[in-house]
Amino acid sequence: MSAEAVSSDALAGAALAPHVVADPDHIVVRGLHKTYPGTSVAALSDVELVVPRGTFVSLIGPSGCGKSTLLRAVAGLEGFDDGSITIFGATPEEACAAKSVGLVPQAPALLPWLTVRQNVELPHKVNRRADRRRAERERKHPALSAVSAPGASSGLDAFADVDSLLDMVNLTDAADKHPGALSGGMQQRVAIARAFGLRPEILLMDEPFSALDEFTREALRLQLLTLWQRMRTTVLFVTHSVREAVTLSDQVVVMSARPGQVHEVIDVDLPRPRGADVLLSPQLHTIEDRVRASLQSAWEAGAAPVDLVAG
Ligand SMILES: Nc1ncnc2c1ncn2[C@@H]1O[C@H](COP(=O)(O)OP(=O)(O)OP(=O)(O)O)[C@@H](O)[C@H]1O
Repeated sequence: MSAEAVSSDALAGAALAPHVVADPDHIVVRGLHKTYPGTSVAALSDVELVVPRGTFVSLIGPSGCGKSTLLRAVAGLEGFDDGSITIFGATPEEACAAKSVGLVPQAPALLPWLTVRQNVELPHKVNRRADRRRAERERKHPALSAVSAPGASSGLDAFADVDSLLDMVNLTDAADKHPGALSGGMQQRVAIARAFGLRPEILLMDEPFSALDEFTREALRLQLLTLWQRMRTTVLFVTHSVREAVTLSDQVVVMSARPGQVHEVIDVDLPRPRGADVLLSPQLHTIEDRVRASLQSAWEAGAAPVDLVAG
């Protein structure tokens, strides 16, 4: 999957089902079911989730509980069998078509022949060309304007310009280097700067730090916090790290497996910005313990061995 805003011209079938109420301020997932062909157990079953605009929400749970499937469904990249998803009142397909959805996958997927600066700038250049087509689509489908981020696509504002973005992720000195000359952590920072620079309305991050060592992860968490604090993009973040989920999030969604379901939603009631005082506070450790306990009961709930692939 690409790190750029998900692009799709697929508007076919974008109309909401009559029973779905468009909510302009939330991502709303209702009764989502998904069973992959050839499997006997649902990857997602009756998943309910409400994500308020401008919040940072982490999905955590045992391997195979459907975190990536849910993320891809929200991105409009994965179909589902039943239920509904609305993104600030629009369908995932509409949000994709409006380039309102950004994705940061595990691997940074940079273009090796471009410099760091050119990699971060590239989507803006591409989007400038797409803007005319997008304006035309929005005229035909007014619901799309409701999910377009202010300053989305080519509209760089005061702090979303490339220099500021590179500065926020500490890459100013590497701006003219090529990806091959960067460490894994630096490459992921380029991918994150590029994704935020597009000013998507929502950013979906699928274990973006999983390939990195703990020291680098810690540093990237702090940089992501700084970036998010300024951008306030709505983020759905998949992780296996309790520390990461609690440090970054307003809410941690604990999922259970077999079938994939939301087990518990835990509020992270910690002040922002999250400086050292917050990150070392006993309150943070208390919330981490709550998440760990919830993960344990989620694991026990889905622990029964089941053959996932029929036949
Ligand atoms: N393309 C596919 N075909 C068949 N089954 C699939 C497919 N993709 C995922 N699954 C199954 O769906 C379930 C959910 O997978 P998913 O990747 O969403 O889980 P996850 O929570 O993201 O896992 P992990 O933490 O290991 O990345 C798993 O049982 C997985 O085996």
